[in-house]
Amino acid sequence: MIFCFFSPKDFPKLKNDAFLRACHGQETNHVPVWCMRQAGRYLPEFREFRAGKDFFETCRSPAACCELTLQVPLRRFPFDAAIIFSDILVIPQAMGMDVQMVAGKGPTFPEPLKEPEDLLLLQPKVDVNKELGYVFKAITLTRHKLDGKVPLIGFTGAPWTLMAYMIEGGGSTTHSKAKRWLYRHPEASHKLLKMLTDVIVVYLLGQVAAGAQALQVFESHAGCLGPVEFQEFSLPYLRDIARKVKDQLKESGQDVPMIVFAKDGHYGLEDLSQSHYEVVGLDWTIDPRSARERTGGKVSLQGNMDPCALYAPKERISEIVKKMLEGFGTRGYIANLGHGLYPDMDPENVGAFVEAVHTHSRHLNLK
Ligand SMILES: O=C(O)CCc1c2[nH]c(c1CC(=O)O)Cc1[nH]c(c(CC(=O)O)c1CCC(=O)O)Cc1[nH]c(c(CC(=O)O)c1CCC(=O)O)Cc1[nH]c(c(CCC(=O)O)c1CC(=O)O)C2
Repeated sequence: MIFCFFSPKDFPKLKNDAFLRACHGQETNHVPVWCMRQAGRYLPEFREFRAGKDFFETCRSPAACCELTLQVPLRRFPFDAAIIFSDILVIPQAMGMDVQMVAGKGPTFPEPLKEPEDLLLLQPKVDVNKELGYVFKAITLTRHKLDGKVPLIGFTGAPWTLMAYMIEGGGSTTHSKAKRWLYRHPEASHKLLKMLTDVIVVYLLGQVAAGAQALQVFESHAGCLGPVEFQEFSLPYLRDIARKVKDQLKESGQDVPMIVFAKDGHYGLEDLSQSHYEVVGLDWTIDPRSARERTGGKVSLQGNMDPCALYAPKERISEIVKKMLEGFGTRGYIANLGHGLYPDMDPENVGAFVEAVHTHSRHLNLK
């Protein structure tokens, strides 16, 4: 098999370190940019490659993940980082749950968790290397194939977001089944969140050992929690993950920046900026200047153009980007959208977004 020839050693030298420098708040010539879901259905070559293949089968093929990850940064746009092609729902699968990607419906769990007793159905001790080794192989292969062009980001879902999927059994507008657990079964909720945290820590460390150069934690369902529930059921686990991953990495002398993205969690911005992450990712509901003020220069920021702004004409995209850059400033900043790209977006406008970030930030840096 193709990946057998690649080891997580002797990786090609990194040529563009703007993203990593920005994560650490260091100066860069231009503001680095990447997009959540940059390898995705908005690209005709992605749709062609994925046609007729099962989504999770694709995720389990290191060669396919490598191809999908590289299609974008290498061949289309001058993105400053690549993110490994995978999904947050590989963790519930590794814990023993069946998850299917149903066309037109999205992720579906045929047997979601219903009551606390169902926790007994989950694997009590997950062998992460065995269950998720395919992600590690994909990362190693992709890092080699990237040839040092840009850094490779690994990622995971955060405990609360994964818990919500495992109980809802799929997407939801209210998340009322999962929130019912928080109010009715707080102990079982903490038990599940702790189980997820333990797997996530080993999973992220495995991604770094395999070659990931930065890590993003997606708390995509922060928005359905209020500040009180966020403090109890999300934030402690986000902190735990960063602390444990960093402690382990420090022991082996490694420094890998971590990004926390709590979508719609603006009420938690101050806390998130003091949670051991180098970067806080923002959705588009936060004003750049107020995000800077509220995080007090403690972290780098990432985001946050409304993905729907990509429906605007290119000149308008350029204006929006310029304002966004002026608001955030060019230091300690990584440009991105406030959430992932939608399937009906025009790749040309994504190109215009990337170009606008590079051009305007170079000008602003000269001022
Ligand atoms: O309901 C939703 O909004 C998404 C649910 C959904 C997930 N995987 C999914 C789907 C179906 C779909 O996108 O249509 C299924 C999924 N995951 C992915 C794709 C590719 C695409 O969007 O076109 C797809 C579409 C399926 C297909 O190609 O057939 C890949 C994926 N998942 C993910 C990422 C990481 C990233 O966003 O950059 C990435 C991209 C990595 C890359 O660019 O290489 C992470 C992910 N998956 C998922 C979530 C939770 C989202 C939420 O619930 O708000 C999240 C985190 C997030 O986006 O906030 C779950």
